[in-house]
Amino acid sequence: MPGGDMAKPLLGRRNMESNPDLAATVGRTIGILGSGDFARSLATRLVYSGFQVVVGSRNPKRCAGLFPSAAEVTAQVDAVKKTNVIFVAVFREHYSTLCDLTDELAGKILVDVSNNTEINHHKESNAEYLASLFPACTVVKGFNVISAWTLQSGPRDGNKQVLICCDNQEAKRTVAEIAQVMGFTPLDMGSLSSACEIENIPLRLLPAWKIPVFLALGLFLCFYTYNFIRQVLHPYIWEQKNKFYKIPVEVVNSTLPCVAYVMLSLVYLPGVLAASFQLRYGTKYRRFPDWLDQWLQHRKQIGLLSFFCAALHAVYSLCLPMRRSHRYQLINAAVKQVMEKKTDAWIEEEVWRMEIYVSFGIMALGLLSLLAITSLPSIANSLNWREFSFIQSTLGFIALVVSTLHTLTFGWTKAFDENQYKFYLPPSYTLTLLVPCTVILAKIFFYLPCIHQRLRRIRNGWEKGRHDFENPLQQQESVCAR
Ligand SMILES: Cc1cc2nc3c(=O)[nH]c(=O)nc-3n(C[C@H](O)[C@H](O)[C@H](O)COP(=O)(O)OP(=O)(O)OC[C@H]3O[C@@H](n4cnc5c(N)ncnc54)[C@H](O)[C@@H]3O)c2cc1C
Ligand SMILES: NC(=O)C1=CN([C@@H]2O[C@H](COP(=O)(O)OP(=O)(O)OC[C@H]3O[C@@H](n4cnc5c(N)ncnc54)[C@H](OP(=O)(O)O)[C@@H]3O)[C@@H](O)[C@H]2O)C=CC1
Ligand code: HEM
Ligand SMILES: [Cu+2]
Ligand SMILES: [Fe+3]
Repeated sequence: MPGGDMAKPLLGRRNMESNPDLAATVGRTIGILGSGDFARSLATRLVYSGFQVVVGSRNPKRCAGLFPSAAEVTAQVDAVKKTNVIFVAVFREHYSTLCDLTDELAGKILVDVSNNTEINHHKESNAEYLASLFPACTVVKGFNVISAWTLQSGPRDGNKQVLICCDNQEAKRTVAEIAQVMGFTPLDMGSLSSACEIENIPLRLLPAWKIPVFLALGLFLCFYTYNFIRQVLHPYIWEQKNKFYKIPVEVVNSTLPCVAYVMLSLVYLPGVLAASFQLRYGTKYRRFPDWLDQWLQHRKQIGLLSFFCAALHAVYSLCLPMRRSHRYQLINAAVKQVMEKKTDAWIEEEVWRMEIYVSFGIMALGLLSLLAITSLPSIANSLNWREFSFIQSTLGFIALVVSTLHTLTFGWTKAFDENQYKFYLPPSYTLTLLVPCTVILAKIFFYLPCIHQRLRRIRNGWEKGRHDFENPLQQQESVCAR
């Protein structure tokens, strides 16, 4: 067992000073039934947190060596007799084999840590099933959201919350205290009927990411089709030119930045909408509509996906000149130039435009990287609210503005060039500009002194029609705000 991390003092120590109840919990004997991965990690963590541990196994001799030496490994019956709190680290399928222990278990607290393999696989939750097998015991559901790995390496950056539910308050508090001494944060989820919900949590695959990922894929598909029609299909149909080589790199590299850019603007659009709602209703105490609430909560994921697409776009862009197709095009252009007896193909405006848009692109990506880094929990935790919101809100918005400059200098006058319209479809960059420009204009609008003041007062708790006129300055402001 790796001792290095485990030997470090845990959060538990600090908790104990502030909560004398916890000091009584330490030193208790805790039982574990089962000797598998979870049982081993749990035993180790408990031992290092100062508990006495007794493990009950069907075959104690075989597995004693796998546990820390401070843990006692004995037969199931003996282990159960020695303690009042028993973690059942056994799969649901084998719960019924514990029925031999019914008499010894009577009156004790059983902690059900089990998970299922599918959402709602069984009619009743595992914990309720265990409770029905041992009606004389108090069953507490908990710890299933913690992996054996997290138990081993200590609750540092990962998920520190332990969701607990039980019908008996006393038993629930006991298990919550154990979790706290181990350095976890217990979260009361109510009665045992919540067990089903708790058991489903570890089975959900990145729930917060579902909508943002579908959004990104949807945008990608739309823009890809659009770019494909313009860059490949149009030359094929109108000029019989084979441009299918553009499918893997060029079309993708026109699509990714569009997705990144639109997604970035969708991160800042809900903030603008929220502000409009607050201005409209003159209060911050009115709930936003559900869709806006959801949207506000998914901004982090939308932003990170935007960053991901932008980073890919940057790598694709760097690779553009090293492709064979690009080399052939250069040579062909050179030959054509010789035939036409032109000596200099330099166009000053084009040169400057590209220098500038590439530079803006790099700056935007740099800012987005900063946002992405600060969204790592360990870094976010080391920043105070002000710092985090400055980076996320202010620098993120600046990234949106710089991206807009990047896109505008890239597109330049293409929007006004008839030759750029394929099947009457404008260049894709013109489509992407719509939402970001709306967001930027709205933000500028909200920074007009009058609007800004009113918004700030609303966010400080002021409400329309419920303010006092004792402060003449405030009165003046509210007149202005109208
Ligand atoms: C790469 C990347 C990573 C991201 N990572 C994260 C992340 O880790 N976590 C995250 O939450 N978001 C993340 N985001 C999303 C986004 O950066 C944030 O949601 C950002 O705070 C949105 O800024 P905003 O100005 O639109 O909205 P907000 O900051 O919500 O608010 C708009 C304005 O209102 C003010 N305001 C809001 N509420 C109040 C209030 N109650 N009282 C007073 N003033 C208020 C704010 O100061 C701000 O000026 C990420 C985005 C990107 C692109
Ligand atoms: N691994 C993990 O990361 C997590 C696991 N869990 C839950 O913890 C429980 C145990 O998981 P895990 O440790 O990974 O599983 P393992 O298969 O590694 O261990 C299961 C243990 O159950 C014991 N057991 C008792 N009765 C029986 C029986 N009749 N048949 C077979 N085994 C029996 C065995 O110990 P012995 O032979 O000594 O009696 C065995 O070591 C499960 O309910 C799981 O859902 C929850 C969260 C995370
Ligand atoms: C290192 C960073 C970046 C570099 C080197 C870069 C480079 C480029 C290049 C070379 C193009 C032209 C592609 C082509 O010829 O088809 C382009 C287009 C574009 N870039 Fe970037 N870029 C960077 C970052 C970004 C970022 C962060 C965004 C926005 C989030 C962005 C958004 C766009 C958009 C919207 C287009 C127009 C795409 C089109 O309509 O075809 N770029 N960029
Ligand atoms: Cu269930
Ligand atoms: Fe099953």
